[in-house]
This record gives sequence, structure tokens and C-alpha cells, in this order.
Amino acid sequence: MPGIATRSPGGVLPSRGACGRARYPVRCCGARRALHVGREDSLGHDGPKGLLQALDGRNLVLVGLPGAGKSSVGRRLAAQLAIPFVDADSEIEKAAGMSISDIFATHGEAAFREGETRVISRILQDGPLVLATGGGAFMSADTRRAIAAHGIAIWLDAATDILVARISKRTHRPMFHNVDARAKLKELRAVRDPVFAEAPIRVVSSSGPQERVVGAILRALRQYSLAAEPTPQQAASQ
Ligand SMILES: Nc1ncnc2c1ncn2[C@@H]1O[C@H](COP(=O)(O)OP(=O)(O)OP(=O)(O)O)[C@@H](O)[C@H]1O
Ligand SMILES: O=C(O)C1=C[C@@H](O)[C@@H](O)[C@H](O)C1
Ligand SMILES: [Mg+2]
Repeated sequence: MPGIATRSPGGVLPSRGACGRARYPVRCCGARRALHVGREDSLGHDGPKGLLQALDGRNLVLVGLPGAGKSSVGRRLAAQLAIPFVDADSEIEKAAGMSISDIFATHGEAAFREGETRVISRILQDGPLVLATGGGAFMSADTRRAIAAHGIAIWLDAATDILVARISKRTHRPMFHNVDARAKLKELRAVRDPVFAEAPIRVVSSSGPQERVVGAILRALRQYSLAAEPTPQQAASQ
């Protein structure tokens, strides 16, 4: 789309390993680390530093339906980890110099999607950071590949009733203009959930304090990193 600039060319980014699962240097204190999973201190004994080390500079990329909490929970997650937070929708609006509603109205959805893929590809190169994607971003195979190469996709999922309640308080998403929010969400869910399910981590974005969802993400990340195979170097040092 004219007007949506990227600092780097779009397309698939150089891979650092298929989904990266087996390449995180994670087993720094071996199985003992598993004891920390599920405790109140979801960051574990060595706090954000240890988790970030385990993630090896990868971005944490929130995906999920509109209203799942990608932006609001993502901002809190980044604050806890003391890494930058970037919202892809806001970056697209900044790059285009207009709101998403205006992009849809002026250029159409296909042009928005092209711009979205390019902008996300560019942001992923600036990690480690927490990236909140737009609700439809993960549907792009190019974007999924770029996320797998540079980060970990975390599917924030929520019950339809919860999403409807959250969405009906907002007016800034063109997809929900003049339509029945529940029907639209069901339609989106049918198409998108099987694709969101490709994300290696799924966390339920329940109602209640957003900090609880952040805690659930941190525990899931720790579990995920614990499940990874140690690199040969780590195995040697254990
Ligand atoms: N866990 C939660 N508990 C209560 N309210 C929440 C929770 N998560 C998000 N919300 C609220 O739901 C609304 C939608 O959240 P948010 O904008 O973060 O969703 P999103 O996934 O970024 O949506 P979009 O794809 O449209 O950008 C906000 O008003 C936010 O405060
Ligand atoms: O679900 C979607 O397709 C969208 C969600 C928003 O985050 C925006 O990216 C845009 O409104 C499209
Ligand atoms: Mg958002």
C-alpha cells in the first residue's frame, strides 16, 4: 500500500530455525527450573533476566481474535519483562498516516494486509520485544513464517461471550462496523482458530485482572522453554 513504509524489505526473514523450539538455550539450571512453573512467582527465581536469556532474544508475539487482549495484556507483559512493547496496528496507522478504518475505506482490506505483513516483518527485526499483532495478521503464511523465525507466537484465546462484551465497548475496528458482533466473531473464529492453533503457546485471556493473564503467559513461556532441548553447548555445561 502506498504510504505504509517499512525500514526493511518485506518477505520472509532469514530463518533461525524452524519454530526455534529446539534452539533456545534454556536448561541453565536443569530440571530444578520446572519447580518454579505454576508458582505465584511466574518469572522463576532469576526473574525477567533468566526468562529473557532462555528466550534468546526472540520476540514474544501475541496473536488472537479482536478483543482477546493482545494490546492491553501485551503492554503489561512487556512492562514486566522490561522490554519494549510494539502494537502492529498502531505502527500501521503511523506509517500510513491514517486510522485503520480510513485505510480500509480508502485503500481496501487487501492493501491493509500487504502493509500489515511488511510492517510486522520490519518490527520483528528490532527484538527482543513484545508485539501485539492485529487480529487477522496471523492468517498470512508469510507473517507466520517471519514470526516463527524471529519469535514465539502466543495465541491469546477467549470465550466468545467475553470477546463480544469487550468488542461492543469499542468502535474503532472496521470489521465490526454495522454487523452483529457475535455472528462476526463466530465467522472469524471458524476460519482463524485452526490457524491460531499453529502457535506453539495458547493462553486463555479470561476476564478478571489482566495481570493474571500476564502471569499465565509467563508460566506458559517458562514451561515452553523448559520443554526445549538444550543446545549442545548447554548440554555440555550442565
Ligand atoms: N483479561 C482481560 N480482562 C478484562 N478486560 C480485558 C482483558 N484483556 C483485554 N481487556 C479489555 O478488552 C478490550 C480489548 O482489548 P485489546 O484492545 O487489548 O484487544 P486486542 O486483542 O488488541 O484487539 P484488536 O485485535 O482489535 O486490536 C480493552 O478494553 C481491554 O481493556
Ligand atoms: O481481525 C482483524 O482482521 C482486524 C483486527 C484489528 O486488530 C485490525 O488489524 C484490523 O481492524 C483487522
Ligand atoms: Mg490490539
